[in-house]
Amino acid sequence: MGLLGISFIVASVVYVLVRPPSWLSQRISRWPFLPVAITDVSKEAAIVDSTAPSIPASASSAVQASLSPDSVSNMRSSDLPVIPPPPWSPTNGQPSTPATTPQTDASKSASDTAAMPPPPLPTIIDPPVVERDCESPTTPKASASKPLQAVTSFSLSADPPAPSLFMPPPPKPSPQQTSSAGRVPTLPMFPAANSAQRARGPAPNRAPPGLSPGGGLAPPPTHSSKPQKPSRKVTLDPGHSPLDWARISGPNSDLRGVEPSTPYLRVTPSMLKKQSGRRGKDAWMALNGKVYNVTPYAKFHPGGVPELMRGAARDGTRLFGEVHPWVNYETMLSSCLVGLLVEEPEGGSQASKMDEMD
Ligand code: HEM
Repeated sequence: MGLLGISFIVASVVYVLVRPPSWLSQRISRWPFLPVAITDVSKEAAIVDSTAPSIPASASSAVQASLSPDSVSNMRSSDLPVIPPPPWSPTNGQPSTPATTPQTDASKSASDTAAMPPPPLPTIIDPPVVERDCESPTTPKASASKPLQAVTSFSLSADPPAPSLFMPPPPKPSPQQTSSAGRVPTLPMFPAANSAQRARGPAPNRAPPGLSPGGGLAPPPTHSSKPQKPSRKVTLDPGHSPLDWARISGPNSDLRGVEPSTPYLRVTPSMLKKQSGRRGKDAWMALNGKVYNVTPYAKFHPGGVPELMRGAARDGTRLFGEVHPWVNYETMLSSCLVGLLVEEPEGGSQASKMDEMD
């Protein structure tokens, strides 16, 4: 244990002597009994390279003594030595460290250069070319490779391009080909001229070519459309429009022309024949077995009163159907319904004949 303590003290002393702190070196430099003051620079030079020529201790101590704080404080600016900047100094023009003199600086540089030669320049080694087929445990790195085939280049110069390895350009068309290329290509006829489609003739719903400007796509003529006829509608008096008739012939109105208490009549043909609209009597019309009093509707009939009276005092079913079978007469004449058309009784016709004789 004691030996360890002694060795630690010896090591500390040796360290202080080898690397004395700045305050200690200054004090040591002022000691008169020390012939040689060890400076940091000389020490470092000695440590770096013992074979390098060392600076004389006396000169170093003289320089150090001349630059001690006390001596520096007593000196004037003219007394200070002029220190040129070193040629290799990166801070050219900047004041250098005042702890060195030109002699010590030059010697230090020489000793440093001798002690530590400049490191060798790094050599650039090309990365190994990774083969595609090799099985590497790591991810293969991409590497630049020379193209196997020449890459075509385009230039605007008039010089003809270099021959390429790719497909040669197509040959220039001959004058004959040029003249035929200008024509519009023709497609084969469809259907073929000798096909069964053409043998059957044009489609039945297509007009023959030339008759229809739309290319034969016009719809075929149909027989269900209403034939074009000149309109026979008349100008109705004011207040006699279809809407006016709808308003006055509502479900609660009674336009039969008989007593309201009268039930629906059984109208025989002889009875119907007497209701012609003349002699002060209403005009009755039989339509599909029902007898209507059409006198109230006459001035509302779009075809006019005379046209309507063509079916008065008779069965007008066929006539009505010939003119306008689409008209909903049952709804329009519901308030005008008198009764049902029935056949003549057996003795009724003879009685009526006797009445005529009277
Ligand atoms: C049976 C005797 C009748 C004859 C001869 C007759 C005749 C006509 C005629 C010629 C027209 C004009 C058609 C046109 O050119 O547009 C017409 C229109 C009309 N008739 Fe009659 N008519 C008769 C009975 C009736 C009856 C009983 C009603 C109804 C209750 C009626 C209701 C109409 C209507 C609503 C129109 C207008 C049709 C439309 O706008 O398309 N007709 N009629």
